Amino acid sequence: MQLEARSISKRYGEEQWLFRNANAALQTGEVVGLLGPSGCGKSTFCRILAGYDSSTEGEVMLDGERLPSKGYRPVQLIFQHPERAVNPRWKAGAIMNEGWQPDGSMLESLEINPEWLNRWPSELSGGELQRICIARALAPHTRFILADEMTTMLDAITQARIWKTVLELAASRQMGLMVVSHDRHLIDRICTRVIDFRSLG
Ligand SMILES: Nc1ncnc2c1ncn2[C@@H]1O[C@H](COP(=O)(O)OP(=O)(O)OP(=O)(O)O)[C@@H](O)[C@H]1O
Repeated sequence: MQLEARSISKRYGEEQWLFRNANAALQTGEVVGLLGPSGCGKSTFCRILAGYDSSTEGEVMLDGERLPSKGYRPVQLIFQHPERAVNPRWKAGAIMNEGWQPDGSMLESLEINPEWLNRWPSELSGGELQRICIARALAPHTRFILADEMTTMLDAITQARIWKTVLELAASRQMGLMVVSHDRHLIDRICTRVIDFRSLG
């Protein structure tokens, strides 16, 4: 399966173009790093690829078709601010189980304490809530994960464990992964290909 950005351009309102004619293709089974300076538009590009934001020009195609507008999203975005990605009126368990029910071993490998599931998002730390969001995104129908500074808020040891779990699952299910990070060391260690965002246009 292929996720493709076809000549994507974005401009907010009447401001200058943020980027123009960005072309990129990500295959299932690939782990691709996306690098670029702060503010160049990487998060915006990911939101468009996942269907959370619209492009000003161009199209996102999943195996040649438009992204589905209803139902579970096959392209899941995990970004650095989990508190902005959840409904504050839902408890963590309801948030995590929105699309599927991760089993006990998945919770263990993501280091999720089952006690957290009965708490409100405001009663969890940023790193705890982020792991709930990661579990939510790993549903069996997910084909691509866009990880936008996904583990920035976790300590180094937890970060390494979470990446191990996500990478193993991505490999076993042949998901495609796009990793956005300023951590060049992380990108070099886990990615099979690296894209400089500024070279996409
Ligand atoms: N809703 C919005 N309205 C207007 N401008 C926006 C909006 N969202 C983002 N921007 C601007 O678009 C630019 C790109 O933001 P974006 O978050 O995509 O960059 P980024 O490359 O991911 O940055 P970073 O590496 O710092 O996370 C920034 O200058 C930001 O201020």
